[in-house]
Amino acid sequence: MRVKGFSVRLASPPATGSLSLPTPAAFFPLSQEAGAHRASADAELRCTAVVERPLPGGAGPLRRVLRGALVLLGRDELRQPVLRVAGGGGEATAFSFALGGDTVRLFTRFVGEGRAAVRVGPGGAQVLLSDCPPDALRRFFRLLRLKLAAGPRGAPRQPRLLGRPPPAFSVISPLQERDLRRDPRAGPGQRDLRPAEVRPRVGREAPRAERRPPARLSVEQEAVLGAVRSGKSVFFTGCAGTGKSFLLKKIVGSLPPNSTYATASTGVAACHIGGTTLHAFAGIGSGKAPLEQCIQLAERPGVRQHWLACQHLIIDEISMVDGKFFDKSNNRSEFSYLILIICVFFLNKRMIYQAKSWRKCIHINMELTEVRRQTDKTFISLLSAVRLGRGSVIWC
Ligand SMILES: Nc1ncnc2c1ncn2[C@@H]1O[C@H](COP(=O)(O)OP(=O)(O)OP(=O)(O)O)[C@@H](O)[C@H]1O
Repeated sequence: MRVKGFSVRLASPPATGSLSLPTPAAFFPLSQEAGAHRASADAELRCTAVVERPLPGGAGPLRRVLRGALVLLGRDELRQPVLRVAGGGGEATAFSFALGGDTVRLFTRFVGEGRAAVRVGPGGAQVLLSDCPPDALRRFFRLLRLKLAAGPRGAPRQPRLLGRPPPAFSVISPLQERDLRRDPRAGPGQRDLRPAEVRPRVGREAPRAERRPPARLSVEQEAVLGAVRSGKSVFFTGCAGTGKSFLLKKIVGSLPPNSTYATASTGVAACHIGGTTLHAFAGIGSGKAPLEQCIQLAERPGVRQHWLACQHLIIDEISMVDGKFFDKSNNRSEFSYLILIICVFFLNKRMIYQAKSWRKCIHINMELTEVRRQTDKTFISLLSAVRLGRGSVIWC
């Protein structure tokens, strides 16, 4: 693909001769247990889970830490909601908690940081979830809250002669209209009403079930997110207003927080995505010192810890990063092990793209083309010219 004045190499040649985008269906691989339905993905989490169970006789609780655990929301054979936590990494350990009754408590204050907890019964067992992609965690707890509010689904299935016995565990169904109608947060007047009976809003605040659904990513944005999820290092660009920052926030929200570092070339750009500067993360100052000195700086305990913990490194507005700085950071091949997510507005040929390590680190280059913010064609082409460093612009 060729962006005006800047050649963009694709990691593998596209079949169609244009931008090679994976199909959206390939982006959200669901486990067999979760079923093929896209919405059921909300019932599944991958994170660190700590299971605490009180032991009889007043002894301290049994505590198990399961890293890379698979947490599933389902129903048992009596159609009661069940939380199942299975150990990751091939461990056979699995814990199941029936969530029937009023004694389930959800702790969601730190969902934005990828942490939440479920307590079953007063002084009962609890499951603490951490290092979870915040967006997935938010969807999981929304589903859990609404399914609990909706109560048990239907009567327990009667065993039928020669019929198959009901499964001991099946992944919970996606949210339906009736689940939303029973949402206690929807306000008393809104509960248990058919859609046609839902009364117009009187108060200032919209009931949650009625609020506008969250904005969906465009096909291009989905393609970038899908590439990141599939473990590729991605560079993406786009004209002003094509949703780069919007997409970056979605990417941050879809990755495990403990191993994801959001950075930008400047403090202002870093604030915009709730991150830090790339220089602060790398810990090698301006990067102008000789290589050996930079390595020593990066080996300092606080800095080294960042490098070791980081699996996804996001760099916004990379055009202002010096190519030599990029090469030095890459020298000890830490970048090669990282999944880099790099975003830029300016496509200035003299800058970062000349770095020797660029092609080694970046697997896929993509461009967002759909302008979301402005419709004025002259203004869009002016911004495009600025982006490509073309022509002279007179500001008045
Ligand atoms: N998929 C989407 N659905 C709805 N709104 C979107 C979507 N993508 C972007 N937007 C909206 O389009 C506007 C521009 O997005 P954003 O600021 O992320 O663009 P940008 O490419 O970062 O722009 P700039 O280069 O000027 O910083 C924002 O109001 C954003 O909320």
